[in-house]
Amino acid sequence: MVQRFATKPFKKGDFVVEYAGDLVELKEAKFREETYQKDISCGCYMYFFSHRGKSYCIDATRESGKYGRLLNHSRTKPNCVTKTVEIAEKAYLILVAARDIAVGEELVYDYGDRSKEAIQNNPWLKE
Ligand SMILES: C[S@@+](CC[C@H](N)C(=O)[O-])C[C@H]1O[C@@H](n2cnc3c(N)ncnc32)[C@H](O)[C@@H]1O
Repeated sequence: MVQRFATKPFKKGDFVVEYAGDLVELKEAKFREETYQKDISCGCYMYFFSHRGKSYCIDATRESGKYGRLLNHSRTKPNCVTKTVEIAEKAYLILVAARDIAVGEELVYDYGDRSKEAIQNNPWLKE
């Protein structure tokens, strides 16, 4: 893929890209989130998820050259879906194809944030 568009076709279930960043526990994630909120130029690149009953976050705020952090949100027409995988006892977040994807399609997934406050501040979360 080039940035956030498919440069090759994907079949449903194929691995697309890793949402790469720092794997942090909830407390550290909340601390980082508060820090980033003070600087709007940071953007939002934090993905919260649960794995084996514990809450984690991948913090991809730091520009890394990795593509996963660049994918936009779609609640109504996602073509990718997040999946947690465990390798050597460490959790990784990946995006897999939710359906067959053609070359040139924008790769999008549902960020999953349904909180009223977030939707009020970011109306595109509804789309
Ligand atoms: C993880 S980043 C996605 C990549 C980002 N678009 C970029 O160019 O770096 C998340 C941010 O992208 C923007 N974004 C993601 N999905 C969007 C959408 N469907 N409509 C408008 N902005 C969106 C929002 O600013 C959001 O905070």
